[in-house]
Amino acid sequence: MNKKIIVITGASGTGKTTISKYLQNTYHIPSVITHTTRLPRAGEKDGVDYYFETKESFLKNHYLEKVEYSGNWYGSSEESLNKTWKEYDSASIVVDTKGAVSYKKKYGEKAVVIFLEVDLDTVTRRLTKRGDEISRLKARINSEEFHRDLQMPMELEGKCYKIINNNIEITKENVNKILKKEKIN
Ligand SMILES: Nc1ncnc2c1ncn2[C@@H]1O[C@H](COP(=O)(O)OP(=O)(O)OP(=O)(O)O)[C@@H](O)[C@H]1O
Ligand SMILES: Nc1nc2c(ncn2[C@@H]2O[C@H](COP(=O)(O)O)[C@@H](O)[C@H]2O)c(=O)[nH]1
Repeated sequence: MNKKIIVITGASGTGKTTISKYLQNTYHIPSVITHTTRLPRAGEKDGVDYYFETKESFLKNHYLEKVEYSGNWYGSSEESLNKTWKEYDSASIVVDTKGAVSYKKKYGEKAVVIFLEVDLDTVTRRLTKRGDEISRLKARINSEEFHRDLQMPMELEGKCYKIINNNIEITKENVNKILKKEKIN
């Protein structure tokens, strides 16, 4: 079977979730829900945006990969992806760049990685406008992970698509082209 996982990566606020929702709404490509110990943002729902966990419950699950990002844990499981692949040929997942490297290593050609790039000032403005709690936002913007993810990791060079997400309509057109090239949908 020609199963694909579209791995959407890049720094916080570069538009990963926006693109995964576009894939869901336009192409009916579901997003694999991941687990986190961070608190829900306004409007986020357990089992829809994330499986929200305590530190104790997070540690009880089995993960394909897990990372610490700006003071919280995040992880994704092989079981969730396999469950989605039983029903659909393609799925998407939103992860940091460390997670994206793990998916590329594990799934090779099956993993279509899209790295979203936005400059620091623009991404800071977008996160502020999104309404993230100001002290958490400051900590995130100062975190090592956030700055690391502004650049494509060396391990993904030549192995992933890069989209500069300045204009959402142009970004969507670029996503359409990638899906066509990869024969997804
Ligand atoms: N091209 C764009 N132009 C302007 N605003 C955008 C664009 N793309 C996304 N946004 C907005 O930027 C904010 C951050 O986008 P989104 O939540 O999708 O980012 P993310 O990468 O998933 O962030 P995080 O990793 O923190 O969850 C949202 O308010 C979204 O509507
Ligand atoms: N490697 C993984 N990264 C993940 C996972 N789930 C989410 N993420 C990434 O974490 C940061 C922060 O997310 P936020 O929702 O608090 O803004 C962001 O880059 C996500 O893409 C995961 O399971 N593994």
